[in-house]
Amino acid sequence: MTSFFQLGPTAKARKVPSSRIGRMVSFGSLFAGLGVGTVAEVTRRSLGVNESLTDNPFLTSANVERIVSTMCKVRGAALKIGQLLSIQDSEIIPPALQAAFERVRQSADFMPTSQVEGVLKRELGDEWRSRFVEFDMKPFAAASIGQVHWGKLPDGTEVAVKIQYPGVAAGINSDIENLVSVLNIWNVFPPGMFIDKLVEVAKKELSWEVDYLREAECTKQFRALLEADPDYYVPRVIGKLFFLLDWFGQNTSSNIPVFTDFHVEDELCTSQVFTSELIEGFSVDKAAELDLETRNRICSLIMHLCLKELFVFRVMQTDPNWSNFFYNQKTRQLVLLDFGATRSYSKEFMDQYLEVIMAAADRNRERVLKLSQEMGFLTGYESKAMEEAHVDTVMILGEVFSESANEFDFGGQNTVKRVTKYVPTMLNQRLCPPPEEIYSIHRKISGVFLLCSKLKVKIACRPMLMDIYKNYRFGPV
Ligand SMILES: Nc1ncnc2c1ncn2[C@@H]1O[C@H](COP(=O)(O)OP(=O)(O)OP(=O)(O)O)[C@@H](O)[C@H]1O
Repeated sequence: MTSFFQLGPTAKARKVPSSRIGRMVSFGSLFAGLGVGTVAEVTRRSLGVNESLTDNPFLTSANVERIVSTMCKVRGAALKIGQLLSIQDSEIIPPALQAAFERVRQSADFMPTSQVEGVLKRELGDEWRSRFVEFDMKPFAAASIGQVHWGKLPDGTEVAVKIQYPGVAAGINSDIENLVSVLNIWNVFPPGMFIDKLVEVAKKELSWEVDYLREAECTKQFRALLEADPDYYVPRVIGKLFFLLDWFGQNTSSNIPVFTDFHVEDELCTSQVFTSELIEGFSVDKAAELDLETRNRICSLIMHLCLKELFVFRVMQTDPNWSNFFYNQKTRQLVLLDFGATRSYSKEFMDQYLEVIMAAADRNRERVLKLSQEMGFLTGYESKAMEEAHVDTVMILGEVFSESANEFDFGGQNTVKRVTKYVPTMLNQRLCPPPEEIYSIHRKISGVFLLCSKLKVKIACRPMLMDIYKNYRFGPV
């Protein structure tokens, strides 16, 4: 069990401020502290003394400390935003800020025993302890909005019990708004960051993610979808939930079950406690040292799954955080965790999206342009520069699936960085926002591409896409 211990050495037990006032005080002190820090830095610079981490006077080491410390204190949404941003490339986010978010991720403190006990009593009842033969009160991993404990059930099953920090669900919107306005004041995010859109999407997804019952259902759904495939493993959820809830809302035209109500029989999963079978393996970001064959296998499995989620299941786990993908070297399986940000896509949308990807894979610029207009990426009245930038970025994504790519060398390319080059043009000259679905899709795809390039893999992506395309049925189901 100790091999699972992943909390950073600096993590310490600290009570999470669960009240609204407590959370506002944390942000209030950050605002005040940052203001002072920035003025001091500007002064130091004008005097010719430069100790800053980047060209942005806001990002001094002292300010970064304040951001890290405040985000560790309110955790929850702030930490989640950091995670969503930290998946981006350093071209988009200043390295100093990236490092700050990474530190928040590493050093999330954990709840003291008394607070854990309180949440478990409230969620599982006074007798919660009797459900386990063993339970470790110290967490072995930090989650973005909770912490994860090891336990053993009476039947011997080892489990991971994710316990949500109190107050996170209620404070999520204000936490995000507070953090983003703090960072926006100093223009930390370059225009190409799409921070407003990212925030909008983050809020929606976080409202799903704080509901651990929803996560339990989505995990079960993925377990069922991948059950017959020996390459993947989804842990068993400990809780007999009924598949009846309409969490996916818009999923009317898909063949995925639509849930319309729910009922919980076994309370080891509640809206703030999520219990699943303990999995074995290591998170894929630790795979960089492994041999190329294993790295290729890991990335092929992730890429193939991503395509299947889009075009076969039309349900996708949209958080490409690398710690959500584990690899079990014994079974050679990709183990999947964290279905909190799962969402579905309509058949109609995917019919069109698949055509765009195919057109790009076939290097057909005219068709990419035409389909993009039909899908609402472009209005048809854009400047030539905007049209070109849009088509160029789609074509870059399509390269991975083109015939000439053969085995695409992710280590030798910098797909995400090349796309980023076009972002400012698109942002300045864009006449309409892209379809709402695109934010989660492109976040996931760029997360997968980024992982492939970090692991320097060479994989044949075209056959995966062609196989899906060959079996795809266009039109209503
Ligand atoms: N069933 C499990 N078996 C082993 N470890 C687990 C299990 N579930 C979660 N963990 C550990 O806890 C960590 C956080 O869990 P999870 O990803 O579900 O939380 P989260 O809040 O959704 O976090 P994030 O958004 O950071 O991915 C995982 O990266 C993993 O290390």
